[in-house]
Amino acid sequence: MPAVRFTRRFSMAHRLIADAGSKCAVPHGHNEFVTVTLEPTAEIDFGGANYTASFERLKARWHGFVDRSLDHAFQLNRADPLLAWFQQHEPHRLNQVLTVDGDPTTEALVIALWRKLEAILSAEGLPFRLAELAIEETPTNTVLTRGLTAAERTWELGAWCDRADFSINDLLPPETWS
Ligand SMILES: Nc1nc2c(c(=O)[nH]1)N=C([C@H](O)[C@H](O)COP(=O)(O)OP(=O)(O)OP(=O)(O)O)CN2
Repeated sequence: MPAVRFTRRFSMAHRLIADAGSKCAVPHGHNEFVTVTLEPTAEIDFGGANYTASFERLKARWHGFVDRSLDHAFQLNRADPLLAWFQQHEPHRLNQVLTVDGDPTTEALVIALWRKLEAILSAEGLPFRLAELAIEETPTNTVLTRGLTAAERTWELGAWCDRADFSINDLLPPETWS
């Protein structure tokens, strides 16, 4: 069955602190692209609309999440001391701080976004399965996956990534998630 593929652009900043000597330990940003490939699990409406779901319906919540939550978010290791700085001095910006267990590498984000999009597909009742998710971090670096291992699925990366809402961390109360 024909698959569909969507790309969305977002800007982000992060820093990687596990290797203290890395140039990436200093906050820096990228303009990234996230591309997802969705395969229908139901036939198209032959002779009618001739699709399983419209592009608009398929993209609405996912691209809403990318635009509202991912774009211009600062991605941090949840053990990063910069997080305490934001909590103390600029708590009103915590909705723009994405946190993960360990460093916010592109690999971690690919796994987190796979889980988020699966949650969205399920919550929206969309008859599609996620076949591939790729993040182009820079014009020369792309990370992608075509599925998650059991360890990647159960990794306590952040409860936010298994919810079909707009949250990107587990620091804020439920009333801010939608
Ligand atoms: N496995 C990973 N390694 C690195 C990641 C990552 O997400 N996963 N991220 C970074 C940094 O974000 C860094 O900004 C990108 O590093 P680099 O490849 O050096 O980027 P360049 O644009 O300079 O790449 P060139 O192709 O050499 O121009 C580091 N490592």
